[in-house]
Amino acid sequence: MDNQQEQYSCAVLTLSDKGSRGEREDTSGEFLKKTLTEAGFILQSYEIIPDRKEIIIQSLKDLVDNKRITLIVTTGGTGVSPTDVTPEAMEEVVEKEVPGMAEAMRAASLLKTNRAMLSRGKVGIRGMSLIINLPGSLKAARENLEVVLPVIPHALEKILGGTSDCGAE
Ligand SMILES: Nc1ncnc2c1ncn2[C@@H]1O[C@H](COP(=O)(O)OP(=O)(O)OP(=O)(O)O)[C@@H](O)[C@H]1O
Ligand SMILES: Nc1nc2c(c(=O)[nH]1)N[C@H]1C(S)=C(S)[C@@H](COP(=O)(O)O)O[C@H]1N2
Repeated sequence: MDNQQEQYSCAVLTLSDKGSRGEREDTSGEFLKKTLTEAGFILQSYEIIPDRKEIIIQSLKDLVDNKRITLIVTTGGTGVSPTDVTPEAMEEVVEKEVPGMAEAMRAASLLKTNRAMLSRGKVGIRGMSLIINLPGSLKAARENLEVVLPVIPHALEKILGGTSDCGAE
């Protein structure tokens, strides 16, 4: 994002049982905070919470409805293990899905690892906020974020009601 563009607020939400108990360093969350800040977003919230559906729902709603954060990026809990419930929480939080962004991440990731098909991460809109689910590992978080990062400013402009033409590269 260059200086001429609006600076959007962002939050990083790490969803990890081990991380929330202090048993694993949150390298994915640290990476996301650094990368989003370097890209021009203003980091307003960072939290590590356990993989519990009700807690995830509550945190996401608080970030949108009370803290009014424009971009929320989560990491973890998108897979197929019994504790992975991020997509189920998203179903109760988002008002509109943006499936193309989630599918773009999976498509690009499949070129790197066939395990990418195991991520069930979603992207969606609640109010005037965009919520993006990334997988949990640092490698996966990095590889997925790089796919959508260039498109996020235009997505946010549109979510906030911007009327600029979409045709420009
Ligand atoms: N916040 C994180 N930072 C760094 N690596 C992570 C993080 N979260 C997950 N990972 C890595 O990605 C793998 C898959 O993530 P997953 O969410 O399935 O973790 P998990 O082993 O079930 O444990 P937990 O939910 O407690 O993080 C983990 O085994 C771990 O190697
Ligand atoms: N680009 C990319 N996507 C990826 C991976 C990866 O290494 N690179 N790991 C996959 C793996 S191994 C899993 S289990 C799922 C879900 O991860 P999560 O449960 O940590 O969210 O993301 C997948 N997506």
